Amino acid sequence: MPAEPPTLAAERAHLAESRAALRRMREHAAGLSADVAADWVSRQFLESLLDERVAALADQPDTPLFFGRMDRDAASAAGPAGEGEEGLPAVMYVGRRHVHDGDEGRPLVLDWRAPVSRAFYQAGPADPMGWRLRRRFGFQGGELTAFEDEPLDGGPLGPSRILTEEIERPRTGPMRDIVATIQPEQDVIVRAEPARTVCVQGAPGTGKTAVGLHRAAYLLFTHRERLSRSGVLIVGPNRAFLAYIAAVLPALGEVRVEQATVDDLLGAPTGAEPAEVSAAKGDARMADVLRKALWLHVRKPEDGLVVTRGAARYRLAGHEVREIAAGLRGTTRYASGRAAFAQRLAHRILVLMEQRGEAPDDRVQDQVARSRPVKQVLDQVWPKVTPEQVLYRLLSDAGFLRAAAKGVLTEDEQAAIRWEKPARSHRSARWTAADRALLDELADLMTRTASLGHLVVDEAQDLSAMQLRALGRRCATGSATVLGDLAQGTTAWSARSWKEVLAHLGQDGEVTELTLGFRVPGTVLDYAARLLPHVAPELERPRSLRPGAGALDVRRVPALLPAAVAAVRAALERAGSIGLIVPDADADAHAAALADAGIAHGVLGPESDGTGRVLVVPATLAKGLEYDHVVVAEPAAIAAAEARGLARLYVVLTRAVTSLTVVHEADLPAELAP
Ligand SMILES: Nc1ncnc2c1ncn2[C@@H]1O[C@H](COP(=O)(O)OP(=O)(O)OP(=O)(O)O)[C@@H](O)[C@H]1O
Repeated sequence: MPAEPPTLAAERAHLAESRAALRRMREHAAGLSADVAADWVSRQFLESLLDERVAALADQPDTPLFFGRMDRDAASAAGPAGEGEEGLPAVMYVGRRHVHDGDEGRPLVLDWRAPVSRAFYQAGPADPMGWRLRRRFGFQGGELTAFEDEPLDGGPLGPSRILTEEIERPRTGPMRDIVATIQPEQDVIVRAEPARTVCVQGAPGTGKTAVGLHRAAYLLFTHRERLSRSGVLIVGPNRAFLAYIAAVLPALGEVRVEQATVDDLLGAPTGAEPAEVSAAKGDARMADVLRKALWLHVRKPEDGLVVTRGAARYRLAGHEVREIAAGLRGTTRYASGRAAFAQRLAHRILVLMEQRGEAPDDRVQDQVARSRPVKQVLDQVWPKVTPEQVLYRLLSDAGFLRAAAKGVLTEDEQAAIRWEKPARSHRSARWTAADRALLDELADLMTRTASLGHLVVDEAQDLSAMQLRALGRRCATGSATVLGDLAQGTTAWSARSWKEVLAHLGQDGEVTELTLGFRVPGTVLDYAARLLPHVAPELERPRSLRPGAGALDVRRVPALLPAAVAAVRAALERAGSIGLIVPDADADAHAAALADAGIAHGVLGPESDGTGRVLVVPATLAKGLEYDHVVVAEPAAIAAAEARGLARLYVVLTRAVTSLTVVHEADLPAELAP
C-alpha cells in the first residue's frame, strides 16, 4: 500500500484525537449526577438537561467532526506558546460543535457558529482577517480522504472543488446542511445580528432555504437561553417542503425548532373559493374593515345600571354608563375592554356604596362586576363575540359589511368578498385559507397573540398581506428572516415588492439579493431565465456557480407519456434522484405510465413527502424542492393551468441539479423562445 502523504496523515491524526476527546467529554457528561438538585422537580429537570447534553455529544460516525482548518499568518500567530492575539491558537479546526481536550481545555475543534469561526467563511485574499491559509476537507463516510488549500495571502481564489463536489453529490434523501461550504455572502445573512430582521431576495437555488435554516441554528447558539424560551419557528409552504427540510436543523444539533405551514398556524381551510376572492380578502385594507366590524359590536347603552344589594339600590344613569364605554372603546383589545368595562361599572357602584357609608372591599367589586345587572349591560353594550361570529356576519350581511367597509372597500369589492349563499350559521360556515387569516386578525383584535423570539418565513412572496400580518404578530417582540423570490410568486396575491412584505409583517429590515445559483447548472439556468423578463422584469438575471455544467435536452415528441417514461429510464442509468414534474391534472396518468413500464416510483402529495428514487411531482408542489435529474412534461400545459403559470414554469424549470429534460407534444410557450 502506498504511504499516506504526511499532511493527510497528520490531519487524520487530529481527527482521531478529536474523536477521542469527544468520547471523553461524553463520558464525563454521562458521569455527572443530578443528585445535587434540591428537590424532585429540579432533579427531573437536571436529568433531562444532562441526557440532552450526553445525546448532543454523540459522535455520528458518518458526519465529519470538522470540515475546515485555518492557519494564522506569521505576524498574528507570534504570541506566547504558539497562540496569537486574543489567545487564539495558531491553527484552528472548524466543525459542527466544540471539542476540547479535557485535561488542558485545549480547543481541538471550534463550533462553526463561534465568533472566531467567522473567518473560515469570510476571509479571502482581499481581507485575510489575520489568517494565511484555509483548508477544506473532503470526507467519505466519516473518513477524511482529501483536502484543498486556499492561500489567503495570494491572488484571487478559484472555485472550490470541494464545494462543487458537494453540490453535485447525488441526492438520496432530504435536504442536507451546507455548514462546511457556506459562502461569504450567505454567511453575512446567517450571522446578521439577532435583533435585525433580514429579507433575502434570491434567485432559484441561491441557498435561501439553506441560509434561513443555518441562521436559525446560529441564533440558537448565540442566544440559546432567550430563544429556547421564546421559541424559533420555521414557516414553509406545505408539508412536503417541511418534510424535505426537516433533517437539516437536527443535523446541526438543533432539535427544538418548530416547523409549520401557514395552515398549521391559522387552521386548515375547510372551504375553497376563486383566486380573485382570496386576493380581495388577502388585501391589507381588510385589517381596517375587520377592526371597524368588531368595534361596531360595542353599542351605545340604552338604559342606566341598577344594582340591588340587600335593601339598597345603586343607580348609574345612562349617560354615565355611556361615558365609561366611550372611554374604553378602541383603547384596548376587545376582550380586555369588555373585562375593564365590567370592572369600571362595578367600581362606580362601589363609590356609591362608600358614599352611603359602607366599606366594601375588592371582593365586593368583583361580585358586582359578575352580578346579573352588570352582565346584562355588558351583553347589551359590549357583547361577547367570537372571530367566527364577526366574520360570518361580515360576509353574509350586506348592510353590516357596508357599514364596516365604508370608505375602505368599493361596492364591487364588497360584492366580491360577500358570500352568495351564506351558510346557516357561523358554526356551519366553510372557511377558506384567506378566511383563516381574517379570523386570526379578529382573534388578535380580541386578545393579543403570543410572540415568538424568531420566525423564519420561506417562500414569503406567496403570502397575502393578511397572512403576513398574522405571521408578523407571531414575531412582534422578536425578529424575522424573510426568504423568497418575487419571480417565483405563483399566487394571485403574490408580493410585488419586499418593502411591502416587510411593512405587512410589521418589521424593519434590509433586503439583500442573492444571485449566484448553487443548484441549477448554467445551461439549465439560462434556459429558465428566458422567462424572467415575463415574470419579474425588475430582477437581476441569476448566475450559476457551475456555468459550463449541466445537460439540457428539450425534445418535441409524438406521444408524451412514453417519452416521459423513456426520459426517466435514461436518468435511471445515472446516479441520484429523479423528479418527473408534470401538470397537476396529469400526475395520475404519468404515474400509471411509469407503473406499466415497471418503474418503481412515488407520487408527491400535499401531505406526503413521497419516497423512492423516482418521484412524480405535480407542478404546484415543486416549489423549494430539487432533484439531480428533472424531467418536465408539457411546459405549455403547466403554464396554462393557472393565472401565474409562467412563474410556475420558472419554478419547475429550476429544480435540477445535474440534468433537465423537457418533453413536449404541444408547442412550447412562446416566452421560452430564445
Ligand atoms: N454554500 C453552499 N454550499 C453547498 N451547497 C449549497 C450552498 N448554498 C446552497 N447550496 C445548495 O444549493 C441547493 C439550493 O439551495 P436552497 O434550496 O437553499 O436554495 P433556494 O434559494 O431556497 O432555492 P429555491 O428558491 O429554488 O427554492 C441546495 O441543494 C443547497 O444545499
